[in-house]
Amino acid sequence: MNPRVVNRRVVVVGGGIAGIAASMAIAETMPDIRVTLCEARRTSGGRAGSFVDPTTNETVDYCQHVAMGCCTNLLDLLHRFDMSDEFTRYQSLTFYHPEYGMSSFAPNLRMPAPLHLHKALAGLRYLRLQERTRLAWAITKLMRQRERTLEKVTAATWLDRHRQSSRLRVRFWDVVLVSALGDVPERVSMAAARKVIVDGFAAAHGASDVWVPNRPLSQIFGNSMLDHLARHGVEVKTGCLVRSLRYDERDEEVELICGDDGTLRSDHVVLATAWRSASKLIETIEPGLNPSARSWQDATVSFLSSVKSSPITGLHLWFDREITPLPHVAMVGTVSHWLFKQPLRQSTSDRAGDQAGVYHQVVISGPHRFSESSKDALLSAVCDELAKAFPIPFSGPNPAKLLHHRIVTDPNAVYSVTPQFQAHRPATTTTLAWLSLAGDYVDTGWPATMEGAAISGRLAAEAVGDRFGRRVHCVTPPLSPGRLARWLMT
Ligand SMILES: Cc1cc2nc3c(=O)[nH]c(=O)nc-3n(C[C@H](O)[C@H](O)[C@H](O)COP(=O)(O)OP(=O)(O)OC[C@H]3O[C@@H](n4cnc5c(N)ncnc54)[C@H](O)[C@@H]3O)c2cc1C
Repeated sequence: MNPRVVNRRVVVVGGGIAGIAASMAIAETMPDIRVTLCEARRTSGGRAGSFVDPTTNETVDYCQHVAMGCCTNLLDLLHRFDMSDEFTRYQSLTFYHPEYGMSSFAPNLRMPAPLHLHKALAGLRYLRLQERTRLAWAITKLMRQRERTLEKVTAATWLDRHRQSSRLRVRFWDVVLVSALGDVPERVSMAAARKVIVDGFAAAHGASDVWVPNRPLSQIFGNSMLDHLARHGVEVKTGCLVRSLRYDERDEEVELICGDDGTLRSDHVVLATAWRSASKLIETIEPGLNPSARSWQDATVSFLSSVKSSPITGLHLWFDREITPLPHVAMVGTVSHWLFKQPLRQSTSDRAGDQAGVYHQVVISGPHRFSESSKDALLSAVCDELAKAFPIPFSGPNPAKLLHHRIVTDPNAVYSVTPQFQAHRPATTTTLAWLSLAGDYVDTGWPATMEGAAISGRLAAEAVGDRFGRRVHCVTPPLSPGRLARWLMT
C-alpha cells in the first residue's frame, strides 16, 4: 500500500443521493481512505425522502420519484446496496387524454433503436399520423445534433424551428419535458431536452423503462443505506450541520465547523449539498485564498445564488377505494401530470388500517394554472380530472369518496435547466485542490434527477482518487446505443 495515501481523510458534506454515491464509491475503491459522511438531518436521502402523514400514520414520499432504464448509475447504486428489488420496472406506460381516453406506449423490442419507438408512438391515440411523423423526424434530427451545440437554445425555440405544432407541443413535448425537467420548454435548454429524448427514449432498448419505488424513499435512501455505508467503514454523522469550511495552510488540512459536533479535520472535502447550501458553504471559505481561488469563489457563489428553481407539487389523496387498477398513468392536456396508485409497500405498522383509505398521488411538475390560486381550487380541479379519467368508481349510487388529502409543494424542488444554467454549471473539481463538488446541479450533463446526483457523487469520488494519486473508475457507462442509433448519432 502506498504510505502517502494511508490515513487520508475525506469528509462528504450532505447525505442525499450524491453524498451517498460519493461515500460508497470512495469506500469501495479506496478502502484505506477514512470517509466521514455529515448529514444535517436525522437521516439521509435528502430530497428523495418521505414524511409520516399525521392523520393516516402512513409513511409517504414528499413526492413520488421515478427513475428510467437509462439511469444506469442510480440502478447500479441500488444494486450495490442490495436495493434493486425496491424498484419495480415497467416496460410500457399508459397515457390518458381527456378526449381520447387511455393509450398505451409500448416500444417494440424486435425493432432496432430508435425504430422501436414507432410502435410506441403509434399507440398514442391522441396524436395524428402527421404529428407522429413530424415527431419521429424531429427525434431523428435531435439524435444527429451534439448536446453541446444545443446548450444556448431553448427547447421552445428549437421546437418552433423544427415545425413542431403547438398541438404536438402540448400533447407530447410539454408532457415529457416538463415531467423530466420540471420546467416549461420556453425556459429549458434544448441540450437538456435532448438528453431526455435521446438518452431516455431513442438511443437504446430499455432506456424508457420506468422504475417506480415500491417502498417509501426513506426506507430506501435512509437509515438502511447509512447502515450499509457504516459496514463499508464510512463514519456516518447524522444531525451534523456543517456551518463553515476553513483551509489551514500550515497543517494543509481543512477544518469543518459543525453545529453541535464541534470541529472536524480532513484532507479533502466533497461538498454534496443542494446548490443553495453549497453556495452558502462556499461563501464561508476563509481568506488565504489566492486570487484565482478568490475569483472562483466569487463566481461560483454568485452563480449558485442566482440559480432559478422550479416547483413540484404532490397531491396525496386517500380515497375510500382504488380508483384505477393501473399502477400509474401519465396525464396529457390536464393540470395533473402523473397519477400513482398506492405505489408503496407499507408495513402494517406504517398504516392506520383500512379506514385510512387507498393512497394515490398526483404529481404536477413546474408552475401550473392553479399556482396562484387556493389549494382547494387545485384539489377540486384535480379531483374533477380524476373522476373524468376513471369514471367507473366515481359513478353510480355509491361514488368513490376522498377521505383525506395533503398537498405538498416544494418551491425549490429542482433547478431550471436554462441555457444560462448550462453555460455556467460548476464542474466537479474546483480551483481549490482540497474541494470537490457533488450534487445534482454539478455538470454531469443530466438534469436535476437521482441519476444526475448519483453520477455527480461518483465523479467526486474519482476526483478524490486523482487528488491522492489514484486512478479509479466509479461512473457506470450509459446504456449502449443500438447500431442504427450509433450510426444516426455520428
Ligand atoms: C418534489 C420532487 C420530485 C422529484 N422527482 C424526481 C423524480 O421523479 N425522478 C428523479 O430522478 N428525480 C426527482 N427529483 C430530483 C431528485 O430528488 C434530486 O435530483 C436528488 O435527490 C438530488 O440529490 P442530491 O444529493 O444532489 O441533493 P439533496 O437530495 O438535496 O441532498 C443534499 C443533502 O445535503 C444535506 N445538507 C445540506 N446542507 C448541509 C450542511 N450544511 N451540512 C450537512 N448536510 C447538509 C441536506 O440535508 C440533504 O440531505 C425530485 C425532486 C423533488 C424535490
